[in-house]
Amino acid sequence: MSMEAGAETGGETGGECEASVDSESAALCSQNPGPCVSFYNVRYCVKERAGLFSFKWVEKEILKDVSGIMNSGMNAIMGPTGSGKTSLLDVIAGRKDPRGLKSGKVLVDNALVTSSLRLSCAYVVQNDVLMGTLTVRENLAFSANLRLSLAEYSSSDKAMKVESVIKELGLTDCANTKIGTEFLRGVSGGERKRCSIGMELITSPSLLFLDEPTTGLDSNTANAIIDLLHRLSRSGKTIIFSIHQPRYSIYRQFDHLTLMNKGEIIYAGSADKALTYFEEIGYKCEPFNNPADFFLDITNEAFSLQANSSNSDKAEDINGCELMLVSENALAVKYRQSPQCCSVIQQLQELTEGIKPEDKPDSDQASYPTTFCYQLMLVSTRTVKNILRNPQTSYAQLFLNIFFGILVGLIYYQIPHTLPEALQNRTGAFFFLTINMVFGNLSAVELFISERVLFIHETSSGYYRTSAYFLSKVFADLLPNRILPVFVFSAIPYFMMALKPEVEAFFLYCVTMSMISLSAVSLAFLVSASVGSFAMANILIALPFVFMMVFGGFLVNLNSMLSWMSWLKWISIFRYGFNALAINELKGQEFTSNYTRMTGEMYLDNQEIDYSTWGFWQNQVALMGIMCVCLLLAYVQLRRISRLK
Ligand SMILES: Nc1ncnc2c1ncn2[C@@H]1O[C@H](COP(=O)(O)OP(=O)(O)OP(=O)(O)O)[C@@H](O)[C@H]1O
Repeated sequence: MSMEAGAETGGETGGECEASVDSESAALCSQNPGPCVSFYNVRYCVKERAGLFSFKWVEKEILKDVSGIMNSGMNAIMGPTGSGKTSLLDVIAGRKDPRGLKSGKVLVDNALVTSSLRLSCAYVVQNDVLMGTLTVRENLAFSANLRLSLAEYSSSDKAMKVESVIKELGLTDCANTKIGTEFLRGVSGGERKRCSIGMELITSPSLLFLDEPTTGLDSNTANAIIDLLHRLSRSGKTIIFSIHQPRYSIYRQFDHLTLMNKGEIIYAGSADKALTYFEEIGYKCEPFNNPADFFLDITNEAFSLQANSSNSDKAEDINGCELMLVSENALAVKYRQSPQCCSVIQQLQELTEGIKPEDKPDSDQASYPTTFCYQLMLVSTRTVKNILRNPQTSYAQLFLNIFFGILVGLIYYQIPHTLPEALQNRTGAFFFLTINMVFGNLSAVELFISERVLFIHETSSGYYRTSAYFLSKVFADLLPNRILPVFVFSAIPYFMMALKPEVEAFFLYCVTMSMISLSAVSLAFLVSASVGSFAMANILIALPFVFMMVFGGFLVNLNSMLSWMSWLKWISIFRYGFNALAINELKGQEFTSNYTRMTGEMYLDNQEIDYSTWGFWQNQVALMGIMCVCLLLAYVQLRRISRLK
């Protein structure tokens, strides 16, 4: 946001500064102003099901024709719960689904908000989203490295920027402390919130949005956070935040107050003139009462008055402003009739003179400040660090594989070449190994679910491309959690079971086991990228695995199946894996009993398994195909995750 533009707006909206900002803020407007955010006639609706089992959707209006102007300084949006504070903040910040916006426009410095403009402002979400295994400094450095352009900032510039943010936010003492996870005690709630704000301040935004920055913090910490925001606002930033019920020491730091009730504005203007306004319309705040508590009380009182009032829906003309009162909200009606509202509407009319209702912002694609390879490197480094500092899953995976490897080896210990054990035990072992390989990878469903919120926040804030995140997660998970344990698991039983003692056979056996593992993992990734909860993911992954197992060719003879069902064998990881393992082991072997002699080929013929060279490799190709399709679909699903609320 350019300073020139801000200064220009300061000039154009000079009336607003006079009308609604106290003397300190007025000085601020003229010295070093942040951008001016204005919005007018904003109507926002969400769709809800008409009933629990209904297919009909009804529209619920959550913002009812709201308009306002917010200038440089501290702009608070207050109101009781469910009044629409967060919705208004999100609409202004462009974080809400634009399909719900039925009318109205949001302007920053008199211009419609574009994607790149939206990325240049900062948004701090209510529940801090930070990587818990990284320290405060590492988190800030991650933000700096990805969000500051390589062309403009050298590595030392970025490091200096991180240090200056740490100093500015008073995070020096905890800079090397980990943020903390559910299993790891980390920094305090206030430090966490300051770190979240720091992640955004790295880009030196002049416009900062915060969703309930004090929620969940004790009163002193909340005070410290608001002090910090107040200090930042004095350095020429427009700070817009929603807040529920602040104490007085917090309230008095607000420059501009927007009070919401039931999706409508009941007051917008200078925070220190709010009490006078309510006194004028008949609501007097008792001495020593906190204004914030008083405002919440009167919204509740207004509800009870409103229940008895029958004539609140009228059209009136006050001070030359035509107002259509379609509201049932008595305080909102009063506000619309007030000189404050008329003044805002007049200023908005001037500001939006050149803008037609059909005008849309340029649909420019916001560009990333860093390259794909650089993003891939940084996100992969973070993922590896996260795995190393939180290695429980990797250890569990490795130990489970060693345990099951030894167990399978003991169950099928030294399989003889005499019939019937030779064939029964070998085929049984291969099926058991395939089951272990597939179901042992169920933990892969957590890959994208556990970081879903972080991923949504970071991609919507322009940290990295979805592809960079996807590839970094896939590679960082595959090597330590899927490929290494597979080799351990494969090697142990191979020698214990006394399978074909040939290097080539062992190598092809390991390749097959890896392909089974990778295709099962890819299916788990697809499920993980498609749903948001573990419970749902577990159901969705167990179902195809069980079906694939039934159609694997071991539990049921596929040739005797109903023809309309038998096609399922073509998508069975179990069938391809089992066939490849059987061909690799049985081809070229001879098994005998007292009276008979049987070759491996005879058995494979009997099972209608093609044991030619292509017959073996077509199973690998099919497993590779399943893997590629699932990974591709997982990436598409990740791209489809909505970044909007
Ligand atoms: N996606 C949605 N679907 C259905 N209703 C919604 C949706 N988003 C918001 N609402 C409804 O809109 C109203 C305003 O919600 P919003 O979250 O903006 O309120 P709020 O003032 O921020 O509340 P709180 O202080 O409790 O967070 C609420 O009644 C809420 O239930």
